[in-house]
Amino acid sequence: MVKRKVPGGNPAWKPPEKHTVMNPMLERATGVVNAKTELSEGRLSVGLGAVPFGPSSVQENFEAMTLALISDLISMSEATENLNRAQTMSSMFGRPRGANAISNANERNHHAHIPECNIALLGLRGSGKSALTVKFLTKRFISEYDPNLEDTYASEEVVDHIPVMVKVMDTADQDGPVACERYLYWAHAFMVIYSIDNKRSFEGCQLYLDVLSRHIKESRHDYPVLLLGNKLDIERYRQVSKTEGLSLATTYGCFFHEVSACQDFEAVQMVFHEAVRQVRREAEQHLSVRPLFITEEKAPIRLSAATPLPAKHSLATLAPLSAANYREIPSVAQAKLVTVKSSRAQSKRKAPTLTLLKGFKIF
Ligand SMILES: Nc1nc2c(ncn2[C@@H]2O[C@H](COP(=O)(O)OP(=O)(O)OP(=O)(O)O)[C@@H](O)[C@H]2O)c(=O)[nH]1
Repeated sequence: MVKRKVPGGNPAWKPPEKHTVMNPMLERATGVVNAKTELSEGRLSVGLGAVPFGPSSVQENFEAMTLALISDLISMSEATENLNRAQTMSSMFGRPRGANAISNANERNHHAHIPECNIALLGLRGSGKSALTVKFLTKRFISEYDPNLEDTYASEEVVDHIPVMVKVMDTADQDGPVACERYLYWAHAFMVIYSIDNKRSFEGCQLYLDVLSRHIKESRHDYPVLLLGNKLDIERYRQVSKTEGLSLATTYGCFFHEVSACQDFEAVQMVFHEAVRQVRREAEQHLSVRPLFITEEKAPIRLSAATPLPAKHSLATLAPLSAANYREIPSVAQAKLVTVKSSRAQSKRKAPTLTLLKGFKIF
């Protein structure tokens, strides 16, 4: 049972018919593309225009991640333009404006529009979801935790020289997948975790993979899924062989890694960054086959028949155009997002914002 109440967990919860743009970054990225289109067509006006937005912020975020590349270029020209405008104004009023004020504003602007990548960690209790989350966020291993705490955390990362706000939902299902909508409609990528010393936790993964495969099929979007065998440090108690892990991953067409939350930080970081890369790849593929700004129909999730995940790198298919069946993304606002400064944040990393965990003892 999930401790915090989320919309997906409430059977009476019904999605509103329509939602508007929830993501200012997307709004801006969309505007950028419009502006680009208009410019390429020889028109000078720049604006958002009447852009039909799709039903899914997840979908939008995918597009936005790719569009962010274009956005960065525009940001640079905007920065120059702002600087020029500020210089013009300061000479008009005879009062020089500090360059810092401009660069701070640009920095704030940059942070507000950094692309997001939402990753949901799934798995039976005790598989190490919280430990992996904490390791990724703080480089530390925890041994005490609140097993009922379900929260979402964020860390600004740089993956392949491109900044990204990685948001991690550390789920807290008691015994298998329950009320899955809260993460299905939120995440861009999923990590399904088992403990290599616990056969039952491995069997539990299949339940999650079944849910994900149905979601992927119904949403017609190939969300990346990573199967992770955790607790590699206690190899001597291993109950699940690497071959078994690999075989399950192959069956469901997902990625596979073995890690340890209490060993190398780099290995844990690598799998999170890999998830970001996969999300970017999917976004690129999706954009290449799907016209921008077309709404997709989304079928509601049915948790019945099991279907394997589609093979990786298959091309996403187009949804037919129709009166959109808008669904509001179950908000993660119910989960607490706590932003603090940590030692990692104060290190030499360029982007120091780190949202840290509540309810954990960190040693
Ligand atoms: N040896 C070892 N222990 C680990 C590792 N990861 C987690 N643990 C321990 O396994 C136990 C469960 O870890 P959690 O991170 O709380 O597991 P969880 O999947 O979040 O479990 P719930 O919070 O109950 O959903 C804790 O005692 C951790 O200290 C690991 O890589 N190696």
